[in-house]
Amino acid sequence: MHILIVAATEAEISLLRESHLKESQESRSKNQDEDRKRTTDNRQLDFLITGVGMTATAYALGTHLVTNKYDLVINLGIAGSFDRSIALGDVVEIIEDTFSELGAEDDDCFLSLTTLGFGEITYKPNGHPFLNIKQVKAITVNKVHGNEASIDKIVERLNPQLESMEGAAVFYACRQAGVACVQIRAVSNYVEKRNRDAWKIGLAVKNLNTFAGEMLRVMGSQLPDA
Ligand SMILES: O=C(O)c1cccc(C(=O)CC[C@H]2O[C@@H](n3cnc4c(=O)[nH]cnc43)[C@H](O)[C@@H]2O)c1
Repeated sequence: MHILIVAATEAEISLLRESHLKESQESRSKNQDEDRKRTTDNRQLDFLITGVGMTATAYALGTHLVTNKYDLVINLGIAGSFDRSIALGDVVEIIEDTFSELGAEDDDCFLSLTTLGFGEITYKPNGHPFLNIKQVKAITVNKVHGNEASIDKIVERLNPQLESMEGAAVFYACRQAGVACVQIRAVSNYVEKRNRDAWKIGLAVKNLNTFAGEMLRVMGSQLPDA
């Protein structure tokens, strides 16, 4: 099975990459000397760092998928939560993601791209069974919410549980390329009036990488030989 891990920044997946490198080196020292190093549990893992935001992500992933074939794309990252029942550091699966800013203002009303007749704004993971963790609905934004009035407006309009700056772009690129995908995020902060001191990025990154490593081990052990 050939898997691509996609993240906006290296910092979000460096722990996973380090442990993968260690496994690969151990595997190599056991004389499994192949072009692309296969881990002990029959996975082939690649990593793609896209840069922050939907534009960078759509371009980097879209072009990568033209020349590289995968069975599964896994988008990993941290995120902000609107939902206070989700604790900081919790790891969740995004089962629906919306480009919430795509559309037009009509005075106080927002007309989505769909309402305007220009296509879809909501995307789902492509062809992969849901994971056994909390499943949430998210939005993907260019501008992180940090103002009480704008937060109230988006909650009233779409009632999202999470926001990131890349998720819907990953779902979109994978759907266009016909590749199965899954999006897993750990909550680093609540969406609120900007309060950077309250962000728990270290905890979120640690939990995200621990979860992803365990998930890959379980997936590898359930697969036939690659
Ligand atoms: O310092 C800041 O204000 C700041 C704002 C947004 C993102 C960051 C990052 O550290 C970039 C990493 C990644 O984080 C995701 N993220 C995390 N929290 C949120 C949020 O509340 N709303 C939207 N995105 C969020 C995002 O996907 C970035 O790529 C720092």
